[in-house]
Amino acid sequence: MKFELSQRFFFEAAHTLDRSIDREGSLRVHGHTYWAEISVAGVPDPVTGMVVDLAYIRREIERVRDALDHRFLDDVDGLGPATLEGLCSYLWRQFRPALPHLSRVEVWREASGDRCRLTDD
Ligand SMILES: Nc1nc2c(c(=O)[nH]1)N=C([C@H](O)[C@H](O)COP(=O)(O)OP(=O)(O)OP(=O)(O)O)CN2
Ligand SMILES: [Zn+2]
Repeated sequence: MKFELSQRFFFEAAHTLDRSIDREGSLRVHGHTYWAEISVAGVPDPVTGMVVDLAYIRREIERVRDALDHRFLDDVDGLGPATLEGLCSYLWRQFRPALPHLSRVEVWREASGDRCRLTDD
């Protein structure tokens, strides 16, 4: 049996985006509230009863959130184009070294209903 643990957080950030449709508005600096959820999957350790202590996940979230919250995403090192896809990849790379059980990263914008999910399969 496999268990999946998740934690959710949000950040407010600005960006621009060069795209082939609705280009003008996207090229202007604008902001979004982004929600993100990261998940780890595995089998609980028989001694601790945990796949991973949620406090480790919380600690990593604080670190990564600090790099994104109230930032201009175009300037964030290692992010590239600040799309939902780009943010999922970025979060995966940021969390994976400390959370080897990482199984899923989701980023979405509640206001518009846009969502992207990255999994390890
Ligand atoms: N595949 C993707 N497509 C788009 C992404 C994305 O992350 N992945 N992101 C955007 C934008 O960031 C954009 O601001 C949203 O644009 P749009 O859908 O055109 O929505 P509106 O400009 O009408 O409203 P917002 O207030 O900007 O949400 C576009 N495409
Ligand atoms: Zn946008």
